[in-house]
Amino acid sequence: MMESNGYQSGFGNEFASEAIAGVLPAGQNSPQRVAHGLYAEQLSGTAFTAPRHANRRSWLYRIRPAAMHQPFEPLPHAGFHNRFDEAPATPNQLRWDPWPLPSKPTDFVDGLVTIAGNGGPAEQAGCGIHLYAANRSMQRRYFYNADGELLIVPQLGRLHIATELGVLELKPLEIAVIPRGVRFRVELPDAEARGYVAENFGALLRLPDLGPIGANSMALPRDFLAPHAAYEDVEGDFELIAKFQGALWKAGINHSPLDVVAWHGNYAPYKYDLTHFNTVGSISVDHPDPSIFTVLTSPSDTPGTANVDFVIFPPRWLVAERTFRPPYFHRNVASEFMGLIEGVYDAKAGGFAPGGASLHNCMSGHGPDAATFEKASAADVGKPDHITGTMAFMFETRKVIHPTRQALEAPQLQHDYYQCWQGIAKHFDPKRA
Ligand SMILES: O=C(O)Cc1cc(O)ccc1O
Ligand SMILES: [Fe+2]
Repeated sequence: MMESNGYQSGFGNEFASEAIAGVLPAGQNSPQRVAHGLYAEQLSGTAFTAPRHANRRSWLYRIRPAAMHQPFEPLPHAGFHNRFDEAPATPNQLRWDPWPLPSKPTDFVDGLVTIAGNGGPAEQAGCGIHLYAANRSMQRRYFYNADGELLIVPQLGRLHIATELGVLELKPLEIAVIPRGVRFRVELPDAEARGYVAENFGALLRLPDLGPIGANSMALPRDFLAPHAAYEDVEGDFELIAKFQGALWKAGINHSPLDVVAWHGNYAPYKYDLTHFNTVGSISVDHPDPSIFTVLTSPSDTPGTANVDFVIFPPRWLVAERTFRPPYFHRNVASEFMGLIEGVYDAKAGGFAPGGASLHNCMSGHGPDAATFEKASAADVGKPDHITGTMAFMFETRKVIHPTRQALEAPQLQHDYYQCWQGIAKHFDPKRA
């Protein structure tokens, strides 16, 4: 397996990693006695009988089986849930200022707040859209999500994510995916951390097909990095938190569940550096549809119609001639939730700040604000334009995205967002060329 700075490289590869050499059994998965008195355990991320190309599972060789913990009991959490029916979904364009950083000690799980979503874990379709804002490491507690995989998009501060399968170090402009079921603890190397999370209830995220683009470009499989095995052999008084059917549960556990000494398989956490994205765009006329910026996609049962796409708007050259270069005015059958990691988004002159968010639901008209339209209409498109220092992204879903009550009632909601299009001038003149 190719190594890359302490990670194993490749998207969905059959990885193999040992923190102690010789633990992985040869020629079988479940020997009568595993080396060093470890337990063998399978973690299945797809149905046992999923077609081979889509089948994902890993074998874990661990100090104690995952079954060993006290009974779960409900753990109340006011902000993090999957109640997407609390408020009517709105056709209004919505935008939020950045979420505030916490003033009280708050870890990654405490600091999750659900902004919007669709579908749910019972349906096994749709996604939850959450923000996190934290100022301390998870202490003596571990978390797993039985409802879906978590796509984590840091906007501020680094995350040290210790998982059953090893450690992912993450910083803004990188993303991580923690598979459904994988137990982990988030530590904060910096004083504060903030970012976005998509909780995918549907088919596992995968690389999009490339079609006529060919065998390369967009996100390259070898840029996806999985951790090496790393284990904790620690006993004590710990808490295991599960997210199960939209709610949190907690159980006592007398040891660290991050006790996997070796593992092999293709179901593992991974990270990806968004600055590696090989952006493809127009070198003739007109702004292409943003599907060319898709990093990962969760397909639905309808070909070409994603459950959720993760799309980025990275730095790039704009060279298209005799054309309006920024994102066009449009209405979309899909629904678009956007966030901004850094810089300025090229469709908006102001109001969309790093750490903020916007939501444009099915068929709601949107596009450049008035200032952006006027500037781009008068721009010299005979020369290239370099878009730098920016990274916006979109969670685009086939189902309407329902904002939660707490998102609609938050002081961050910009009640005047619609105003950014009210200054659009009427230029129509039948006599004008
Ligand atoms: O609405 C948005 O800003 C996202 C978007 C960007 C783009 O370049 C084309 C279409 C689209 O929905
Ligand atoms: Fe859009």
